[in-house]
Amino acid sequence: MRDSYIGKRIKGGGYAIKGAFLLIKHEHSIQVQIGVSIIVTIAGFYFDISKIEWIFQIIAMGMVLCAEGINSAIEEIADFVHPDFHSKIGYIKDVAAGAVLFAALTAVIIAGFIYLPYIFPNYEW
Ligand SMILES: Nc1ncnc2c1ncn2[C@@H]1O[C@H](COP(=O)(O)OP(=O)(O)OP(=O)(O)O)[C@@H](O)[C@H]1O
Repeated sequence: MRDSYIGKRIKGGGYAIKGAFLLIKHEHSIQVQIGVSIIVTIAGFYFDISKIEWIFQIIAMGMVLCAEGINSAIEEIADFVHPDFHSKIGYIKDVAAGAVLFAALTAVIIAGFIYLPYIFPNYEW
C-alpha cells in the first residue's frame, strides 16, 4: 500500500499539509495574508455578500496565499544556493515578489468591486 500509486499520493498530500503548516508557522508574509483573509471573511459575513462574491473572494484569497507561498519557497532556494549578495539573486527575488504583487493587486481590485457598493450604497456604481 505504501509504495502503491494511491499510497504515494497520500504521502505527497501529507508533505503538502506539513508544508502549509511550515508556511503558517515561519513565514511572516503568509501570517499577514492569513490575517487579511480572516478580516475579509468577517467582512463577507458582516455585509452578507452573495454566493458569487464569496466565490471571487475565496479565489482571490487562495491566489494571494498561493503566490506568497511560492515566493517564500523561491526565497528559501535562493538563500540556500547562494547565501551571499548577488545581483542575480536580487533579480530572482524581485521577480518572485513582483508575481505576488500581481496577485495582491488583483485581489484588491476584486475586493473593491465586492465591497465598495456595500460601503457606499447611495453612490451610483
Ligand atoms: N542575496 C541577495 N543578493 C542580492 N539582493 C538580495 C539578496 N537577498 C535579498 N536581496 C534583495 O532584497 C530584497 C528582499 O529580500 P528578502 O530575502 O529579505 O525578502 P523579503 O521580501 O524581505 O522576505 P521576508 O521578509 O519573507 O524574509 C530582494 O527582493 C532583493 O532585491
